[in-house]
Amino acid sequence: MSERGVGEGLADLGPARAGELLRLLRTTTPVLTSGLTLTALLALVAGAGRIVTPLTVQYALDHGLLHPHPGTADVVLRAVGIGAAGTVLAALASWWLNRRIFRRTETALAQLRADGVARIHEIQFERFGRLPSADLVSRLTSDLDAVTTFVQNGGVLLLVNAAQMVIAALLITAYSWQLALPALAAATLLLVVMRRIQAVVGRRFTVVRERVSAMQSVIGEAVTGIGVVRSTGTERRSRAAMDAAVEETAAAQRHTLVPLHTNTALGEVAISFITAFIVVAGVRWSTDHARWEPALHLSAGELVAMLLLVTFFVRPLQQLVQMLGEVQNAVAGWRRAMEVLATPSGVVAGPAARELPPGPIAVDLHDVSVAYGDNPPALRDLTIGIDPGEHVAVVGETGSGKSTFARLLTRQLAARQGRVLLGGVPIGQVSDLSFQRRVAIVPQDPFLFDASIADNILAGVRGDARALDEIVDSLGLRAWIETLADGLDTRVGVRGARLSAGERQLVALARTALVDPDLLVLDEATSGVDPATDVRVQHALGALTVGRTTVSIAHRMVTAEHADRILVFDHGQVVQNGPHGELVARPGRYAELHTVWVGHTLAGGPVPSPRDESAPRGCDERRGPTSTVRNDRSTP
Ligand SMILES: Nc1ncnc2c1ncn2[C@@H]1O[C@H](COP(=O)(O)OP(=O)(O)OP(=O)(O)O)[C@@H](O)[C@H]1O
Repeated sequence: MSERGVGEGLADLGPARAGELLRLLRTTTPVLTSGLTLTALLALVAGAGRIVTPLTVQYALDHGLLHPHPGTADVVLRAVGIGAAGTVLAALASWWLNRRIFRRTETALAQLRADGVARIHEIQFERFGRLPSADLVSRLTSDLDAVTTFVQNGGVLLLVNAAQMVIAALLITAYSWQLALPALAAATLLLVVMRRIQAVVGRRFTVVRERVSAMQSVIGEAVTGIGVVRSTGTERRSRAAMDAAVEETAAAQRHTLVPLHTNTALGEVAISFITAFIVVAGVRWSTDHARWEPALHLSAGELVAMLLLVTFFVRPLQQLVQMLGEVQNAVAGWRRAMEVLATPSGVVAGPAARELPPGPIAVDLHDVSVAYGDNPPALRDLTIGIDPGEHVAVVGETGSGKSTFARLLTRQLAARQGRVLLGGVPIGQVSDLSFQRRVAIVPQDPFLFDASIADNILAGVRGDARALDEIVDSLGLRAWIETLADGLDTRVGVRGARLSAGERQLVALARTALVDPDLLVLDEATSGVDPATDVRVQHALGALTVGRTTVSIAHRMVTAEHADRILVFDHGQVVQNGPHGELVARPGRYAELHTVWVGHTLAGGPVPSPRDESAPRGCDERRGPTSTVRNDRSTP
């Protein structure tokens, strides 16, 4: 198993050998591989039961019908009885096998889907950020559907037919090795060639599955982005992207046709040869033959049985040839789902994992740099200390690294260089459980489940109705809740679409309050908050920050003013560090931002960037941190 490039993030099972894939199959879906002996036995019985018919025909012909005698009726009756019993046995075994494999496959697929979702939740945030979510969804839905389709369309029969083919080959050999040899040689040659073609088909179906996933992604974007598409009049662009994705998928499907048709053509040639050879040579060598030809001493019954056995041998071969596409499609789908499970879990647990110390959490960064992929660092050489219980606001213009800093503290990104300590513990060593309970982020636009407000607040914690009421009251949300038709039972819609951005933040704040974290990272909403909701958000925020270390990504002056200390970010570095009163009185980036903010508040317009031409210019825009500003709490 290998890792794909930086852009991919998932394990790559493309180059994995069959042995490794089988081991994965055994460990991830034991239900599929357990009880293989019974499965094989059922396949054998089903295959053998069918093959009884040619044998009974031979018996009836040789011992009765072709040489009539007083016991002929009994012979025929016996043959019919055995033949019927074999057929019924084959039908029963086949039914049992079908049911068994179908149920097991569905159980295995359900397990794969559940484990896949669980693994997605465990994948490191950083790795996860590189994965298109539509691709992950299709790996656990349509890709695995290809396996169901294969099983429904006769995948099980393939197993019975394989057993039937082997038994038929053995019987043909037993009747006449001279006839069996060329026929088996042709079948073997076909299987060898098919194996080669199968590798090509497999690769091409992997591309098909990738294209299908990309197409779903484009369609998903066109549907979820309908508001933007309509308001910006970009329907044509959206449709062009969709047309391109559909065409690429169709092209990938077409690409599989050449090897598939080659395979079918070769299969037909080989199968026709085997059938014709056994029929013609069998009849000729048993009756009238040239001197150089082998003389077969087959009875009339044996000859008829041979001719019937040929059909039992070539029919499964034919099915195998025809099903190559579906087999490969199913394998490609299964492999893509397995890649999710084969991706390492990012969960920190076990004896090496450490707990955060009790109480508000101190944050210490030493020489930390962070980068996205191969891009230049988004944060550079940061050395910052935040005391337990301190409220620090982070300000800076767009792209200065504020959100990256928030992601770093909440383990959504890892440092490329330097050390990040929470409560003195290296952040990477903090157990997931401790992290979930003690560190929380309230993002700008929080994700809400399509459920009630109460369910959303209680998500992830075992809180009861009393705790919920306490939280609502302590954050001052009661008056707002009472304005809603169904109060706490009001459904919020998909991703909270029925609430305003500010209201979504209120729900997220209540959810976070219930978790009761000791390090709180708040990414303030930049827009969409009406004045009344804003007052509620500010009130709830004020209540929430008490007694915890808080880092607020501040987009508004008022948030920065309320903090104990302000970190001013510029080009991924902290260029100023101190309380509001001190920084605003000093020329520098913060004073610039403040002037712009105040101007905006008075004008009531959108906040211009300090880099705008209209913005006041108090210092060199491109300059890095000045020598007088150290990113250290000891020197604000
Ligand atoms: N997922 C990402 N992949 C690559 N580069 C990114 C990613 N996210 C942010 N960046 C880059 O990192 C730098 C810092 O971005 P960041 O989002 O931290 O800035 P910010 O100060 O939070 O901006 P804003 O105020 O607009 O939210 C920018 O140059 C940005 O383009």
